[in-house]
Amino acid sequence: MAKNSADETIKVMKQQVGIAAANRVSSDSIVGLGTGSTTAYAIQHLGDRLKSGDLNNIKGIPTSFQASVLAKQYGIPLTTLDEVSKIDIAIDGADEVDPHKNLIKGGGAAHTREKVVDALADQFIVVVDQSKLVEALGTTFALPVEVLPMAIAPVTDALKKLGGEPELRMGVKKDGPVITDQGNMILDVTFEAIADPATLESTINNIPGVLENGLFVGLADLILIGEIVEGQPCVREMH
Ligand SMILES: O=C[C@H](O)[C@H](O)[C@H](O)COP(=O)(O)O
Repeated sequence: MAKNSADETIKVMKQQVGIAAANRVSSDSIVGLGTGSTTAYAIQHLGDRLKSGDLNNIKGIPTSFQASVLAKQYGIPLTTLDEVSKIDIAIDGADEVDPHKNLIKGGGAAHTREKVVDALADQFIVVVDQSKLVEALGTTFALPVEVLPMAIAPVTDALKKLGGEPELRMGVKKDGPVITDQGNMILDVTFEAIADPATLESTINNIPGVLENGLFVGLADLILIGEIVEGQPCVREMH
């Protein structure tokens, strides 16, 4: 498939799942708004539903600066975790999804806030295109780890001792490292297939200086997968 046509196909799949997820949101609910190109379609469709009157009285909790900008652009009122004690539904993307619905997230460096919001939601829906499905986490995507800037050197050493190959994420159209919404840095850590995601998640988070890593284990309730079947875009559910 030519590159432009492949990009267009992925865009259509992302759009389909984003819309399907936004259609599952009910009026009078608090909605976690994830980060990334797939969730952006969900946020846009939530805004469309509010505008048309199909949906009323929702409030969003953004997981990033990007989500907050999009929510404002599409007319979704926002709130914070200081104002509300629970989240009804969260919609978020992922970089890898394994057959047990465990995830790697953080391709957009937003996984720390995403984990706070997604973990609090009564229902956490993940939106991905079919290219994100893997047999084992870590096989196609390096694991993002958010680190305090002053701890980059010791955390790098500790991650190497765990068998990883950490690389400082560098900015695009900006010299130097990516700085997260919280003012920290990201180490992208290549592991061979991750055999025990739950143990690795807590082991990494126990390294002093680590804020959060992108392993989301046992959090997702439903994965919506955008696929092309016989030339037609469709959405498959993984429960
Ligand atoms: O930090 C970013 C997030 O975890 C995203 O949800 C993830 O990277 C997937 O993004 P996209 O839908 O753009 O592939």
